[in-house]
Amino acid sequence: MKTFEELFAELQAKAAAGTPGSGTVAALERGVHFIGKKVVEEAAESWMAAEHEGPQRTAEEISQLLYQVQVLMLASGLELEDVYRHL
Ligand SMILES: N=c1c2ncn([C@@H]3O[C@H](COP(=O)(O)OP(=O)(O)OP(=O)(O)O)[C@@H](O)[C@H]3O)c2ncn1[C@@H]1O[C@H](COP(=O)(O)O)[C@@H](O)[C@H]1O
Repeated sequence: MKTFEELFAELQAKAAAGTPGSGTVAALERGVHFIGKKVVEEAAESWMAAEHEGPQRTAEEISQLLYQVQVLMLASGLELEDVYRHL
C-alpha cells in the first residue's frame, strides 16, 4: 500500500531516470493526448463501477484514475503543490 504522495515521488523518480520497462515512462513518451484519454477512460470506469459494481471495484478503478491523474501532472510539469494550492 502507498499514499498519493509516495506514488507521485515514485513516478517522478522513474520519469527522471527514464526507467526501462516503466509503463509511466512509456506513457510520458506518448504524450498528453494519450495520457488524457487514459484519465477519461479511468474516470468513466470509476463511475460505472460506483453505479454497478460495488465499493471494492470502485476503489480499484479510483486507484487507477489517481495514477493516471499523476501521470498527467508529470506530463504537464506540475508538482503536488501546484495542485494542492487550489484545494
Ligand atoms: N498504480 C499504478 C497503476 N494504476 C493503473 N495503471 C495503468 O493502468 C492500466 C490499468 O488500466 P486497465 O485495467 O483499464 O488497463 P488494461 O485494459 O488492462 O490495459 P490498457 O490497455 O488500458 O493499458 C495498467 O495496465 C497500467 O498501465 C498503473 N500503472 C502503474 N501503477 C503504479 O505506478 C508505479 C510505477 O509503475 P511503472 O511506471 O509501470 O513502473 C508502480 O508502483 C505501479 O504499481
